[in-house]
Amino acid sequence: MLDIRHATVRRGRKLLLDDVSWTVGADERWVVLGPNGAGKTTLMQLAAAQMFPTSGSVSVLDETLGAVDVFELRPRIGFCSNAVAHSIPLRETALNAVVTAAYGVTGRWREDYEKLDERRAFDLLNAWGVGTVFDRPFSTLSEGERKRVQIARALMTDPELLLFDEPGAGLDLAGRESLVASMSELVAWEGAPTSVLVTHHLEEIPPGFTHVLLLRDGQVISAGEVSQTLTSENLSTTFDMSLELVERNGRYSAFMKQ
Ligand SMILES: Nc1ncnc2c1ncn2[C@@H]1O[C@H](COP(=O)(O)OP(=O)(O)OP(=O)(O)O)[C@@H](O)[C@H]1O
Repeated sequence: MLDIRHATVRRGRKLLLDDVSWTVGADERWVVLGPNGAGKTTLMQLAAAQMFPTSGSVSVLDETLGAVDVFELRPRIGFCSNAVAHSIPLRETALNAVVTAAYGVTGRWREDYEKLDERRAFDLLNAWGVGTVFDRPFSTLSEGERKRVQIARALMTDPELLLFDEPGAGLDLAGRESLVASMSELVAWEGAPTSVLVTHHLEEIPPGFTHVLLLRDGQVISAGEVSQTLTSENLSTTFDMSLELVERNGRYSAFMKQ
């Protein structure tokens, strides 16, 4: 689903990603963990075909960036990120924030949407518990409601690859727990798209995610199955602090070693 080889992203003198190689298989659900500025969002922009690497190669859904029309590729990728949310016009309704994904845009203009598209958008809002706010401007929604609308939007085109960039950011405890449960349910479904979740917080890893990529300073510290990769030692290296990993019923947390 994703095959990144020796990818480097450079802006001026800053190296945002430094020789990153990463392969994601169809049945895998990945968590990307790393401190602020590690390069997680940059990596998601490559995976979402929103950015090209400075060097190296990126293949998404068997298409190589640079050799494919990204406008045809992007609808096959569900991308839930702050950047997408910020581009939704202030007065656009929650329903339109979702339905416009069918056209790869964020604001409704003169496109003619099929009733079927609107029905699907409405059903997705309902499925994610925000059906009642369908006619409210996106900008007036609470952070938790916005996150759920964004996920509904990411699912609108029935994508083959789903990318969530910090969907739990800004949520209160109950909001986070309920989002984690919903995401766990989503990836447990047999026909679920391949999913990648970016987070800073181990508590936000939904049960059912199978692999972890740890990123620091634009470099991969470790990548592989959760059971082998998510360790106190790897976390300590990634976050540059002596950390102890705690696991309970498929959920994770970490604390500074006393
Ligand atoms: N256009 C740019 N020019 C220079 N530096 C940039 C540019 N875009 C991003 N950066 C820097 O690249 C680094 C990686 O950014 P990125 O947003 O990918 O990190 P992140 O891991 O998602 O961080 P966070 O967890 O804080 O969201 C950061 O230090 C950021 O300041």
